[in-house]
Amino acid sequence: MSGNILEVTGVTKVFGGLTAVNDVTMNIPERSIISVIGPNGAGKTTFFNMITGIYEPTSGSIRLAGRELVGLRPDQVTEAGIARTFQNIRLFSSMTSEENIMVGRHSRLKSTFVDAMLRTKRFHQSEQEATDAARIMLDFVGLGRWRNELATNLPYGDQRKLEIARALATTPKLILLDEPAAGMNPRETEDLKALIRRIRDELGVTVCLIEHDMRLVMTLSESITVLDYGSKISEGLPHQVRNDPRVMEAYLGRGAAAGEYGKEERPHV
Ligand SMILES: Nc1ncnc2c1ncn2[C@@H]1O[C@H](COP(=O)(O)OP(=O)(O)OP(=O)(O)O)[C@@H](O)[C@H]1O
Repeated sequence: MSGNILEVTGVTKVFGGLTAVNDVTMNIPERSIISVIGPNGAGKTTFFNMITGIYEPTSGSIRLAGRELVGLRPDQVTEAGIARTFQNIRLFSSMTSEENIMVGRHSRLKSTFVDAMLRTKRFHQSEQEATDAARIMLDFVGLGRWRNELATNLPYGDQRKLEIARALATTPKLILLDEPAAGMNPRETEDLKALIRRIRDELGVTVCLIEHDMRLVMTLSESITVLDYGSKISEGLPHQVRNDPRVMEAYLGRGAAAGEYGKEERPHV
């Protein structure tokens, strides 16, 4: 074993004439917290979409614990052990918090459609397991009291946590968070930071995030990979990346504020 949960090697995605991701290689060590950053349109979401099977890479390899993922459908990637959240909240607003999580656990249910129709013992067991798992995950993210509340009635920060709980309910090895702090106030962001640490420390799940909030990225990440125009331009510890002239140029060249990439003055990274 290499010690890497995910090994992305020479991955490229071309859309028509546009190379959105260009020959990117990146390894994610098991039980790490790492971030992918880069200016607007750098290819970050496309990168996540390839890892999760939404887009098939034009070329390259993506291995989870040694298993090739390229060619798998998104549900098969989930089954293999990768969960994700999206840039925009994607909850079922007419379902309760618990029901939203049970939908997320669908890929782990062992009962079949026939079981469901016939209301077999296996179906009831699966349902019970899903309910139990949903409750455990709701408690884990601190939303136990919102169990029977419609998702749409939850405060914004809690909706984001609910999405994370739904992803965790698929019992992933690796969770990809696409801009988890977007739209959060500073207190919610601090809560999120603590939650992400607990996901790694208590559940042993590896975390990879795309994030624009540089304060969060710099204080949380053990390693940062920087994309610009689809290519990897820098990688390393937060202080190395922060001081890398190529990274400064990528941001500052686009009229961003100098120095600290704080939240208030941050560029749309
Ligand atoms: N389905 C698609 N078809 C064509 N072009 C696409 C598609 N998806 C993304 N792109 C293009 O690929 C490039 C990278 O986009 P992507 O969304 O991956 O960047 P990003 O780094 O996530 O940006 P942001 O920070 O704004 O979310 C952009 O130029 C975008 O317009």
